[in-house]
Amino acid sequence: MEFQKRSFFFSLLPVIASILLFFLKFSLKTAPSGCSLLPHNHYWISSKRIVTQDGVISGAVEIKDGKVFSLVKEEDWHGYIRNGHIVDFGEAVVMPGLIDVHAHLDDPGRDDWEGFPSGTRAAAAGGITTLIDMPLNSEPSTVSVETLKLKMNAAKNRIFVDVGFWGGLVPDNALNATALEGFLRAGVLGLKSFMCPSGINDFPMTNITHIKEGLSVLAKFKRPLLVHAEVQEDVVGESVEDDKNDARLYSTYLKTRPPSMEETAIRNLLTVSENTRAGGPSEGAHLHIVHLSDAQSSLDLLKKAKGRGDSISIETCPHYLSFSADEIPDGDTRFKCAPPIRDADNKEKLWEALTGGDIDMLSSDHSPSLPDLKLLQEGDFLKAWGGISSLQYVLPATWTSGRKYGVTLEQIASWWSEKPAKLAGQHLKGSIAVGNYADIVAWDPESEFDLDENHSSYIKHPSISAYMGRKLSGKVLATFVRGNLVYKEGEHAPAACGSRLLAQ
Ligand SMILES: NC(=O)N[C@H]1NC(=O)NC1=O
Ligand SMILES: [Zn+2]
Ligand SMILES: [Zn+2]
Repeated sequence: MEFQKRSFFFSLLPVIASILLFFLKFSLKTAPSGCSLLPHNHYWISSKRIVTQDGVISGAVEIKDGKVFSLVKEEDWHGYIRNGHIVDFGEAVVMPGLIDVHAHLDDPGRDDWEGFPSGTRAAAAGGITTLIDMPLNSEPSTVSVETLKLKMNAAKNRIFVDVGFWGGLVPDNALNATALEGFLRAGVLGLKSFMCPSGINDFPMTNITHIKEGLSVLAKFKRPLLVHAEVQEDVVGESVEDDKNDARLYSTYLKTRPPSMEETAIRNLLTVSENTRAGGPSEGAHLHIVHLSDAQSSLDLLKKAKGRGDSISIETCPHYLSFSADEIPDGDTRFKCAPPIRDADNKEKLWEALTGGDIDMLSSDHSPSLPDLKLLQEGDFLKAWGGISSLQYVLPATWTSGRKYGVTLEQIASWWSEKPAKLAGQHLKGSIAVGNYADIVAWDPESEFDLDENHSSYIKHPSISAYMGRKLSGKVLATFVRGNLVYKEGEHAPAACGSRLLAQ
């Protein structure tokens, strides 16, 4: 009897095993690790419009173990893909994920302004797969090995896309080569400094001697110095501030930061940027001008310096390309930033410089604050926090204005991925190419949407964004970071599996 029972049990074993196996397989397929909304490690992304370094192709990208394994043109891929999993985006554009080299996520210390979780969720929803966090607006600022450790800890298991860190070049460390070298060895991707007050107490401005010394240390590491290039010149700001009635006018604010502030800063910078030329004392270092607004004298000077061989690159931001001073409503401090948004003619010139290749790349300069600091009730342009909130919207913002200028998909990929990857030293990012990380955005350039309170925004304070209330074209459908589907049509992967990027 006992024997019979046992043999009956053993005869059932294969059945039990196969049922268990079925459930195991099923649960593996339906419950991903949490890093990805897709339960595959090896799959294909197909589309009629894949932006590659050899132009836009129709075909498929093979993804394996988080990297691009192959690129197959449509005419070849039917025979090539037998029974793999295919994510088909049809006519939508498949492009390298955006790399935002200029974002303030304010974490640790001011995560009520933004924070790593909200900022990187917003990035994922906006097609940004990597962002490089600015050293200021967090508390403390990232200016030393110790403060970099605080950043690393704050980002641990809290980021949905990859995040790297710029370090601050400030008077405290600028003339201390040992401190700077230690900081760079700890992994900051480069340094950032201000030539005017930054608005943040523990991030004082640098003078040209600090910058020169910083460049000489950076040269050894072949990393860039990013500079906020504005200097305060005279008393214009103060005299305007006395006129309380005018503080609600954008033109009043504009007078406090004329193009000459950028021009003078750039003139000063060019006295030391010549050191970065081949054969110069700081060869290997690189000077990157952040958020250029003045498309006239400042740009002309930079063009000349580039022409004579200085290692210089220039970024501007979608807000300088989307808005002009004359259309900013009285009291609407959502538009306050530094340098300021200038007139319509300047905007045209910025587009010309960007499409002509004189401006190298784009960044968000996402610089939010608590909504109260924007003083939206008073509408005081002189006292409100300066900074545009835009992180999630930069791709549609660039496309919405850019399409009027005949911008191509390849240009978007160059400005938002390829050039930024180079600046940040990310050699396996910036293009959909075999061996690179599978950092990819799929988006529909033809799809329009109203950016209003019904739109799913993930930045912490959407109400202070200058883009709120606009109609934009270019809807992000899906975002992949290292092969993980981190965002798809309103849904994020449950786990925060972004990597913290340290320079080696
Ligand atoms: N501190 C800070 O983020 N400042 C930024 N805001 C802005 O409008 N320009 C900047 O440099
Ligand atoms: Zn700045
Ligand atoms: Zn900034």
